[in-house]
Amino acid sequence: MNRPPVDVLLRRLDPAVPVPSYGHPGDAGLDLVTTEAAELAPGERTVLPTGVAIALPDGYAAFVHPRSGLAARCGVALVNAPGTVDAGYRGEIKVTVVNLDPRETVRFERFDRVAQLVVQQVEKVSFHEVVELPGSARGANGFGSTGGHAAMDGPAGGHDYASVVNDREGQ
Ligand SMILES: O=c1ccn([C@H]2C[C@H](O)[C@@H](COP(=O)(O)OP(=O)(O)OP(=O)(O)O)O2)c(=O)[nH]1
Repeated sequence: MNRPPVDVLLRRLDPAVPVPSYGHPGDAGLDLVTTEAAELAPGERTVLPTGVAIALPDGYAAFVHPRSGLAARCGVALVNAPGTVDAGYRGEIKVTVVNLDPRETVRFERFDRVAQLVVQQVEKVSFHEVVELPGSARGANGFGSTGGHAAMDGPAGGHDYASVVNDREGQ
């Protein structure tokens, strides 16, 4: 089913900034660029301006997601991934990047693509407090209860590094 696009009001705070757009038909995220150049030493983080502000319809939110290319090639992550842009937020969308590469400095030029914005419908909940929650197959198990890491499963806690070997074997 081809749903029509959601109309979102957009204000350019930098007159030269491109309107965020999809790289390919079917992409979930719209590219966000930085309007300021920046240089990040290993371990350093900064908040980059994108030059755009939006007004989402009620019942929607936008999520600032990382870009896999930047992550894999340069070790750049978003500190708060995904960042949440509320429907009522009218300020500039900003991107909090961190250089996780242990050795290389990362440099961003003006209008480099630094993140992607995914717009989604979000539900409002109404909580109903109870004394006991209904039972389920998982119950309260979590945080690795199904095993999967050699470091957790090995004798006496295994190695002093984490491994995903057992996860791969399970596939
Ligand atoms: O990556 C992000 C995350 C948030 N925001 C903007 C939009 C969002 O609506 C607002 C507040 O974000 P959030 O609720 O995550 O921040 P907070 O630290 O909880 O601050 P506040 O007390 O203002 O809600 O900041 C961004 O521009 N980029």
